[in-house]
Amino acid sequence: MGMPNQPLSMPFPSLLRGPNVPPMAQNNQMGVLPQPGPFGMNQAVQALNQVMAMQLLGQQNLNFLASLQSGSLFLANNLPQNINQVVGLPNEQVRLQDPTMQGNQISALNFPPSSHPTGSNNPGFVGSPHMSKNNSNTNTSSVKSSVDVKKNTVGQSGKPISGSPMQNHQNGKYMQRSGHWPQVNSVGDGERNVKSENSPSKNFTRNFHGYGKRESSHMRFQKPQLHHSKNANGSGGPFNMPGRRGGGNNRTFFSHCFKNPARCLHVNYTENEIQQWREARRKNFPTRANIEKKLTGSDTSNEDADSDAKLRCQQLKEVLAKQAELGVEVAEIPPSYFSELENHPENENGRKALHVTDQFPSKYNNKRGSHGRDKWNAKRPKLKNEASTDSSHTVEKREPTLLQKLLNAEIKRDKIQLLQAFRFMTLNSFFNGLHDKPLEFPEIMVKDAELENEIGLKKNPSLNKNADRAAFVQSHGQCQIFKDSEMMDKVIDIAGHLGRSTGLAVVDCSASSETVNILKQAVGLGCCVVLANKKPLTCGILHLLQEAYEKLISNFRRIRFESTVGAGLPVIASVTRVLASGDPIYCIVGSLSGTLGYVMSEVEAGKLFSKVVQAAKSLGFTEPDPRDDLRGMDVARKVDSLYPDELGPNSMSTEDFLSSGLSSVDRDFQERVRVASSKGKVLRYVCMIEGSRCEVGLQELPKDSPLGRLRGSDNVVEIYSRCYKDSPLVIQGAGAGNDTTAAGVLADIIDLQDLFQ
Ligand SMILES: NC(=O)C1=CN([C@@H]2O[C@H](COP(=O)(O)OP(=O)(O)OC[C@H]3O[C@@H](n4cnc5c(N)ncnc54)[C@H](OP(=O)(O)O)[C@@H]3O)[C@@H](O)[C@H]2O)C=CC1
Ligand SMILES: N[C@@H](CC=O)C(=O)O
Repeated sequence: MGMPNQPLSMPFPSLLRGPNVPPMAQNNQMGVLPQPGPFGMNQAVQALNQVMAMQLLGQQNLNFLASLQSGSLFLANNLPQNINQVVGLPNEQVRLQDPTMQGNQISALNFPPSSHPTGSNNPGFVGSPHMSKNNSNTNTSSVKSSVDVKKNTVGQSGKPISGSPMQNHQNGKYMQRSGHWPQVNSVGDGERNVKSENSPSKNFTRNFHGYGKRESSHMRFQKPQLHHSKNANGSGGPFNMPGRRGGGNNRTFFSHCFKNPARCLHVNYTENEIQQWREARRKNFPTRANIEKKLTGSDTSNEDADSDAKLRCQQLKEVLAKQAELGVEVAEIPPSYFSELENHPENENGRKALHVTDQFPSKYNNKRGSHGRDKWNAKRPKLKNEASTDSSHTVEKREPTLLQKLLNAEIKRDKIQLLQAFRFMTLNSFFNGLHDKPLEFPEIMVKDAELENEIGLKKNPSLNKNADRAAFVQSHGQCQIFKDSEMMDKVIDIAGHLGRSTGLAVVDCSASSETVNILKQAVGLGCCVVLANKKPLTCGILHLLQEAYEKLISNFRRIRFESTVGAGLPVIASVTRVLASGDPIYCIVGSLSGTLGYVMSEVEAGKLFSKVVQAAKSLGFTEPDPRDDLRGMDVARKVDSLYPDELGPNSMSTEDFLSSGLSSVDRDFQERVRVASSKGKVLRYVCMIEGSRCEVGLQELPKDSPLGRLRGSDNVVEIYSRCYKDSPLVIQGAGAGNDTTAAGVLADIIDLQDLFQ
């Protein structure tokens, strides 16, 4: 078992350097002491997915907070704070409260931390296979590399890589590239101004792929902005993941959460149920006697069988309902199976027969397409009591089950205690071990009328009138719920269990770099962090919030961010695995923006640029401010912008940009598409990483090239390494959208379980 945070001992030539081994590699060799048993939380809370409100890290803004908890599950719905969600990930149950969480995309291209090298002035950028006309395989995965990767050019970070050849699309031979890349000048804020006689404003396309010169008049606003990702100290490249240094994992409180993530649901049967099942089975078992009875028609058990069938039907429905309630995927049952009961709407319990497909969402019957939906619809299904013009988008608001009603008091109590335990842990930096100073106990904001009991409101005889009661609640708005020593002991006990056996993960699906301050605190407390939001990972590169960024990535082992690139596609995981195996990566080429991919293929089909961008926004592909996508900021910092500065964020709001600004770009864009098309080409927003260089821009590519064939929001990433030299490792698929992003985030949360085994 390797030590955590220990650099891999195998030599990693070129791109993988020093301790900056990405998280998967670290996980693989992580040594975490297994800890005893799961946290024994009240069964009711586990079984009923009770919502638990908690406030972690004060009044912070975060989208969800996942609690990775051994053997239990809890979810937060209505946090009083700005933490949008609390997700509980138990051993066997996983539930995303709102899987259509808002997410966009990511770019590892932004990734090198400030301590990483600058690959400026690299004139010899290795060409893409897509540059080649000859390279027109119809199968992306079988693309032959036209990149003649020279090992000695790889990883010469900070130095020009001279003469990296690329294939000449005219003759299929390798073509020497030279000196087309613009110069990168540092500016104060750490971003790079790209200036060159070969500036992309003049000829980005030629620089990139050796294609014909692009007339800048087609995009009069085109900025000379090839992006060179900033690497400050000249060592390493974009494949050097940050962090993985210091702070070996000496914590002993992690235990085996998620021992078996493959299992998703435990169903416990009562003795009675098992007995019933056995009897029914015995009765119907095809013994000789039973068969003869059936054949001779002397079987008098038809009526029994009917009622058994009904009973089983009913039981099945209950199981399905329970599954739906627990958030697990519900089995698809042919509707005809229930038709019998549907003909008899009232069964013996007086309950209405259920339409399976109406009641239980499953991947088969969930027809919620995202096309044409507005942002709100795209994010979550509507509740029935919300105004809706589309009844197909409604879901039932669940009534509490009988069990929930019966256990209501216990559930509430558990919620309160857990809430207090979490607050207590946060207040006392519990993850860092208790210190000598007296323990602090949190104050709880009372929002729930039933909690009044807890704080003595209902027991106070002097508070008869409503006004008095309101005044009491007001004055006790912050209520000390830790009233007695028994309660305090219990909270400390719970916190201890949580500390030893549980991981808490802060999940950031915002689109703000500001969250880095919160994330820093979270990892400081021993929590984990999962990011769909890429900005906290890029703010350091831009020398913004530098200190918080450094602190965040110094706990790299506890951070996951797969969805920041290609949404749910396993891009970072693949890169990580390739590097971890000692296979040096020479070059990555791809189209990494779902929005721009979608925009390009739609304008190609004759639609207006402005309309397509609006559609991409409503489909959930764009960043909250689509200008982040259009200026390439979502793919890398400082690149080929698709709109002029006058439409920038400092000049107008996102709403104005979408409603009026965008349309002023339509004509230029149409013209550009027309010009490309007249040459049998299409426009694609391409990114290329080699060594320490990251370059991003709009390219004219052959229609039948792998990138040219991309449609919709698909991303494609081709990884060229020593092992994947001629035929790259290709990852392709939807690179934006709520579902795929949510899946990526969830996979990251689950991946963190490795830390707790
Ligand atoms: N959509 C996608 O396909 C993918 C998205 N991502 C990333 O996921 C993130 C969210 O994108 P997306 O869901 O499309 O965007 P949305 O605009 O739909 O959601 C962003 C959410 O974050 C909240 N938010 C923004 N800033 C803050 C802040 N400072 N504090 C608290 N909450 C904040 C917003 O709240 P409010 O509405 O109140 O402002 C909003 O609810 C982005 O970082 C994006 O890059 C990653 C991969 C793919
Ligand atoms: N806006 C991104 C999706 C989220 O990161 C994209 O269009 O690819």
